[in-house]
Amino acid sequence: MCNFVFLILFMLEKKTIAYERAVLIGVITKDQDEAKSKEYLDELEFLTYTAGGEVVKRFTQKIDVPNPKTFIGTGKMDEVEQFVKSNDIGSVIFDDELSPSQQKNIERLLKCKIIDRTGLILDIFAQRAKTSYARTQVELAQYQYLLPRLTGLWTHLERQRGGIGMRGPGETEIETDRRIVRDKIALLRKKMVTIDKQMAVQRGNRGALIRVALVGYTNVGKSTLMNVISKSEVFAENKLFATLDTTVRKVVIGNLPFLLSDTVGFIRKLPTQLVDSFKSTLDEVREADLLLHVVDISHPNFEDHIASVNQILSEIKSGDKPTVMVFNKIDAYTHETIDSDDLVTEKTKAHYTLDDWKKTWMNSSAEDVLFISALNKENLDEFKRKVYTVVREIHVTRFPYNNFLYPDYEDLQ
Ligand SMILES: Nc1nc2c(ncn2[C@@H]2O[C@H](COP(=O)(O)OP(=O)(O)OP(=O)(O)O)[C@@H](O)[C@H]2O)c(=O)[nH]1
Ligand SMILES: [Mg+2]
Repeated sequence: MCNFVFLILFMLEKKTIAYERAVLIGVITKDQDEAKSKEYLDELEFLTYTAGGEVVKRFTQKIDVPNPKTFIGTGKMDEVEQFVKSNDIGSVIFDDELSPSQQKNIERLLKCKIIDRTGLILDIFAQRAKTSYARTQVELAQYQYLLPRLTGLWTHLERQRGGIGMRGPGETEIETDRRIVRDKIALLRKKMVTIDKQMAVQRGNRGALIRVALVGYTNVGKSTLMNVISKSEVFAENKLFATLDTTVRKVVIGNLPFLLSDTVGFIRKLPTQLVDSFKSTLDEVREADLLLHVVDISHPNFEDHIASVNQILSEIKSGDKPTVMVFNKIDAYTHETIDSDDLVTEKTKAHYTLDDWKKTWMNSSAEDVLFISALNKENLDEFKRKVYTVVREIHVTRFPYNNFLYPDYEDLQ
């Protein structure tokens, strides 16, 4: 095995990544106005922070078609280059996915680490994967991401060596590297098949209990809610992707037992490699009887988050499951106000109170809707009543002879 592959293996093994000083790059396009671009960069900054980096500066460019070679235009790239050189920048992080050749070209120009959104998310997953099961899933996704990028990286090294006379052997070595990575992918896939089978057996062993899954954007409070409801201790913190493994707990509301699972959070443009390799984790969602879609209503982009989650749910063929929308963090919800003598400012969603929101699509929504604070334990009784009622409905449809066992929630006490 040549040194280069060792280097890659080393990179994949490493658990902490020293980004430290980073620069972000985003674009403004026809479909992505300045405000949207800012929102996306805010999220990218949070991702960078989660990965252990500090954002020193953001660059944005108005561009409709990305430059095929360097993604952003030459002039903007010069600006970035100057800044990177004079400010000791370790990595430049792009909000969009770069092609392998763009990544290579930019790396040559800026001579620092170039990371795109997918790469950044993969790094966070790698840092956070605790169990060997989660690590296998992440490693598979990383190798899949790496495979098309091997040529570029190799050419880059070759250049450093001077290159003359290296072409023949160089190309052979690329092929060798590719084969090694492909073999590794094949091996990890096999390992995943075994794991998938084990997980399926485990899920099968859980018997006739109704399965409820907490789903939602990352950092919305799924694990916090799980802890409150099941009195278990699931790791929750104010960083993205705190949870990578699924935790399943038996929960009893009233006298009605069911299984509640807490699982990986979703994000806009979740790398497809991750959706594929997290199949087994996502199977928990796929096989659930009921979804509790948790939303952080205090986040200014919560409607976008809902759309991203719904898109991923339909990608994993779970878009039409019975769902309860759980709007969490009502304690942290704030809105702008318009003074009574202000006749100019138009009322927008930023001015909505919670009551205003309740009158919008949330009211007409076909699904059930709840407003809670998992942190302050507000409206948890309503949450329990709703979940009890919906789970009971599924239960008695499935096991009609058990009907008499479960009275109305109000009659339980
Ligand atoms: N203000 C407020 N904060 C909350 C509430 N619920 C959770 N949080 C906070 O939100 C952050 C994220 O909570 P988690 O429970 O880890 O969120 P998660 O959805 O499991 O996140 P991932 O596992 O990363 O997808 C933590 O800092 C929680 O303390 C709430 O009702 N109000
Ligand atoms: Mg969590």
